[in-house]
Amino acid sequence: MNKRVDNIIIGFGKAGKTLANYLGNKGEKTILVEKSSLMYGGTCINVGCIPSKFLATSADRRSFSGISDEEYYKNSVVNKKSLVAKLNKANYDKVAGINNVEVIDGCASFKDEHTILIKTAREEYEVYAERIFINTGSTPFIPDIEGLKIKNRIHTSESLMNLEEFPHTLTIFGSGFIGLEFAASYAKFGTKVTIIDKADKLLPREDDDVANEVFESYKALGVDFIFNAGIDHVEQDENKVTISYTVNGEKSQIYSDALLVATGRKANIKDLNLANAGVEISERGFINVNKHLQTNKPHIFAMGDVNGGPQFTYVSLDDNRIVKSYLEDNGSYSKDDRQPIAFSAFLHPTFSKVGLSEKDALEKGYKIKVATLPVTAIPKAKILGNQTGIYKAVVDADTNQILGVVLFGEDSHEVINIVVLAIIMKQPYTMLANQIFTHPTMAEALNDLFVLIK
Ligand SMILES: Cc1cc2nc3c(=O)[nH]c(=O)nc-3n(C[C@H](O)[C@H](O)[C@H](O)COP(=O)(O)OP(=O)(O)OC[C@H]3O[C@@H](n4cnc5c(N)ncnc54)[C@H](O)[C@@H]3O)c2cc1C
Ligand SMILES: NC(=O)c1ccc[n+]([C@@H]2O[C@H](COP(=O)([O-])OP(=O)(O)OC[C@H]3O[C@@H](n4cnc5c(N)ncnc54)[C@H](O)[C@@H]3O)[C@@H](O)[C@H]2O)c1
Repeated sequence: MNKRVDNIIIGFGKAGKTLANYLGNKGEKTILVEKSSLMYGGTCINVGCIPSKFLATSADRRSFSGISDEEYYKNSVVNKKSLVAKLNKANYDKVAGINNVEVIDGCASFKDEHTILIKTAREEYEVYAERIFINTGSTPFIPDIEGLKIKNRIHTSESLMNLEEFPHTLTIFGSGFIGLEFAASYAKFGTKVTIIDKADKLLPREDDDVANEVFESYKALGVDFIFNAGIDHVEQDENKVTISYTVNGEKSQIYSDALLVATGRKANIKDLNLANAGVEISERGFINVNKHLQTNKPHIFAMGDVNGGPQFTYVSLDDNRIVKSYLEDNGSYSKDDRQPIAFSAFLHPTFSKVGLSEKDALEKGYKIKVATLPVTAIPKAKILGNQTGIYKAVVDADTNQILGVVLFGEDSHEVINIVVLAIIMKQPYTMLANQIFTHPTMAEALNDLFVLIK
């Protein structure tokens, strides 16, 4: 069977499924190919944001339950699986129900720059498309370490979230966002967590005062850290994983029930045969795109994690806006017009940031004013029962514009969006210093933070 369509979207990520809706409703014949029925809706729904935050929330509520750690954890994983199954089906139904859009279960690869080979469980066939949109996401990067194979007791974030047997001890390779989010969740479930990283300290890109606050918060949660570590080899048997590592020339071993590998994510281009279409990739292995997210082949676009931008669901969603703008009005909205992108990592407590840190601002040559506020000073934090954290603001001393803000504190994932709005509206910091906030809220502390700017 050989077919001809207007568009093929490869991968059921956030950008792809949103774009399918636009293209289909415009009357263009569109195929969306997804290689795994367990991934309708993409990483976020099935193996990323939603399940990890479901487990994090469940872990936060651990102390309200009288059942054992083992039973509580298993129930959380079972409930997570049930939520994911519902969201997966809802995502499929939504996209499969769009006029002119066909969802195909299959793995896509390029035969040439207009022809896609689709391999399903039963057959393999070619489809010719005028335009092709690559939205294949990213997958865990597994370092080349002797014995490090993802199976049984050695996990990626995806397989760990399906493990129903409670790990009493967990070692995590990597103290990035995935490592830290999972460390907090499992520590709250009652697991003894140890994080091993090759870096010499936690969050090396952040200012020291902020990174230290995160470090102390995790220590208080009972998480241990081993920095400057070279991992020599990993072994597993029926009962445990053994990790052999070296720090400053000294060899040691650590044993645990499970190991999570959270050492970054790489572009998911393995099956695509990009070379057949002549599509170029960067040295880091991500697909090169221009400001409209076109590859070096103008009719082939790459959206989401696979194009090497920040790895967040809302960035993938915004990539869809950029491509839609190109198709609709010649690209009046492009990557160059993007607002500042904030992020929230669901650490213990939530870590949210927009713009520059103090050291980044100084490196870029800004004359700056800086203020920090401990979360202990915030009444709402006392009510919430977690006074850990710090708010920090960096302001341009010449213009009074906000250059960057870090909020490490409860509910910061909501509060940071207020700061983003002030930056987009190009308001001076004094607006947040003087805004009338409701009380008692974590947001009202923006008054106290910005009033400290002198
Ligand atoms: C544990 C974890 C927690 C996270 N938490 C957050 C969070 O809280 N907030 C946030 O914003 N982001 C979070 N992220 C990041 C976020 O999930 C990703 O940035 C986002 O999902 C990427 O979406 P995408 O559109 O690039 O593609 P994806 O959603 O990754 O979709 C790509 C799809 O393409 C399919 N595919 C791949 N190759 C082929 C092929 N050859 N043929 C057919 N189909 C193919 C894959 O099966 C997959 O379904 C998290 C990620 C992880 C792993
Ligand atoms: N809340 C969120 O939005 C959220 C949550 C989780 C993940 N994500 C996305 O997923 C991406 C990937 O997260 P991640 O934590 O896997 O990657 P990361 O790049 O943030 O961190 C990887 C860590 O692993 C360490 N590392 C690398 N190789 C190592 C080795 N051989 N031995 C020991 N340590 C090693 C690095 O030093 C680093 O600290 C993030 O950048 C983020 O965009 C987002």
